[in-house]
Amino acid sequence: MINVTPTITPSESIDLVNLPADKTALEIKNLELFYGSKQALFDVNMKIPKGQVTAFIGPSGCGKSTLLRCINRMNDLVEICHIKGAITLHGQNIYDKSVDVAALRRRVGMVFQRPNPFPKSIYENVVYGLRLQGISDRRQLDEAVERSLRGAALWEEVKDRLHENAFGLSGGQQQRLVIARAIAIEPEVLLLDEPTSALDPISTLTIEELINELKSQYTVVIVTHNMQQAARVSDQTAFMYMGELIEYSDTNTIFTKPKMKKTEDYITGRYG
Ligand SMILES: Nc1ncnc2c1ncn2[C@@H]1O[C@H](COP(=O)(O)OP(=O)(O)OP(=O)(O)O)[C@@H](O)[C@H]1O
Repeated sequence: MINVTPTITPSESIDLVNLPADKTALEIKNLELFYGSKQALFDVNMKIPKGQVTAFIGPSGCGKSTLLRCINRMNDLVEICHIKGAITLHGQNIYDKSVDVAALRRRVGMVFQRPNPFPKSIYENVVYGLRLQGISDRRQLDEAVERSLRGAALWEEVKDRLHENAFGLSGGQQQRLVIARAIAIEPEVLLLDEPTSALDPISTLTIEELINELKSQYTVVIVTHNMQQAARVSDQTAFMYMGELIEYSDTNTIFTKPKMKKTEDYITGRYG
């Protein structure tokens, strides 16, 4: 087994199969996904607990990002993609015809691998989503900027340069700014797609500590290539292989006593 030294105290083990509705943020039911005729996800079923960090791990091409993108319907943007099954967010099927996808994406924020601030000031980056909602009251925006930057552990570093261009920030600061932009509109769920893969080790550690703080307010789902990172930051871990969810359990169990041979082979570095 790999040497796991969590910097973060994991939550106690919970029964993910019988998770009660009031503790469930997301439920993925019989999810199948196709890119044209190629099937990329096979009958995925899982409940993602509220207020915790859930990691998706597995070798390259196993479908981690595809599954993550299903949670805020980013795959709608891929023309050849079609989906069967359901995902419920706090009980509501997000694939229901009545769902407003823009409203869904306000409830489910997303942060990508490479920091992608807009070519605007730090301040305007944070309030971007609020302005889209028609909010222009200066005091309300100022409050949101401070709250979000504090929430993203960036306030102290930028409070005296809020009106400077965001491109002047380091990569790690830019990624925290993007997280601030995502949390400014107070989503229920935050999706992080390899959020530290373009960052140096110190910035990575800062983001990992931030993820631990974010879960007090948000449900966090993270895709990571880095097993140590999954072990450090997540409460639950889902191991995927060739489009199937092979094993899903509390992180400690996955990394120290996995039930499935494929999981064990992966975490001990036999493939991936
Ligand atoms: N837009 C797309 N069009 C066609 N096929 C796609 C598309 N996006 C992903 N795929 C395919 O779906 C499968 C799963 O890809 P996905 O990116 O979800 O895997 P991953 O586990 O996140 O991989 P990685 O760790 O390398 O990012 C792969 O075979 C990939 O080639």
